[in-house]
Amino acid sequence: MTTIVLDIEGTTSSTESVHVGLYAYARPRLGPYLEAHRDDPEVRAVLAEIGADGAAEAVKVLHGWMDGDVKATPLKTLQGRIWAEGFAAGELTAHFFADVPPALRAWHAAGHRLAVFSSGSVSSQRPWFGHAADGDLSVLVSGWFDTVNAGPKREPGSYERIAATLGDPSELLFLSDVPAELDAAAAAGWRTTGVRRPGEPNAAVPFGGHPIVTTFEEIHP
Ligand SMILES: CSCCC(=O)C(=O)COP(=O)(O)O
Ligand SMILES: [Mg+2]
Repeated sequence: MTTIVLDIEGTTSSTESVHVGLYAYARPRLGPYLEAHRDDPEVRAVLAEIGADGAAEAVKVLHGWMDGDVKATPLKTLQGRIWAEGFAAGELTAHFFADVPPALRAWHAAGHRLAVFSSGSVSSQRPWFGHAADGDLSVLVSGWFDTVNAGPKREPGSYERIAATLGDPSELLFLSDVPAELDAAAAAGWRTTGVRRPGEPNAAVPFGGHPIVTTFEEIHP
């Protein structure tokens, strides 16, 4: 049995769906959200982590991170909370490449375990998988990891922490569109496969010695 650990943006789902769909939804809501939740301990902690002087300055920092697609944990925490509300209100939909839902269902049915490791917070991962166009994929997933509970995606230590939960690293297969993430997973003893999807930002980058696929149909765990 293999545990297949999934990156989201560029791997299960298009970068456009995250940036145009989710980022555009969060952007105008960050300021009002900070104002409305100014007494919430997690929001206060996020503001302290950003180190900005007040909500307006924090929003400038957050928008700058979004412009550069910086996967900063305070941003991901706030985005995740806003997106979770958007999904609950029926205002957001998730995108998965067409090959993904059938592959996840087949792997799960064959007895493989599925987990997610994304820079997007767990609070956004769950509704994203829960709102696939053809049904709830979250029921197939038994492990959810982000930069808070595992750590940065380009550091081997994060994959070691995940393996401490999921088990033998040689039975963990990480799928990602980012070579540096695959390098970190391999350094922690994981199996890896690079996902090079035509039209995605990393479609032409070198993947070093990692096996490469263009769709999940080519993966046989
Ligand atoms: C639905 S999860 C939100 C996606 C996101 O915010 C993100 O940064 C995805 O990055 P990934 O690590 O999955 O490439
Ligand atoms: Mg990615």
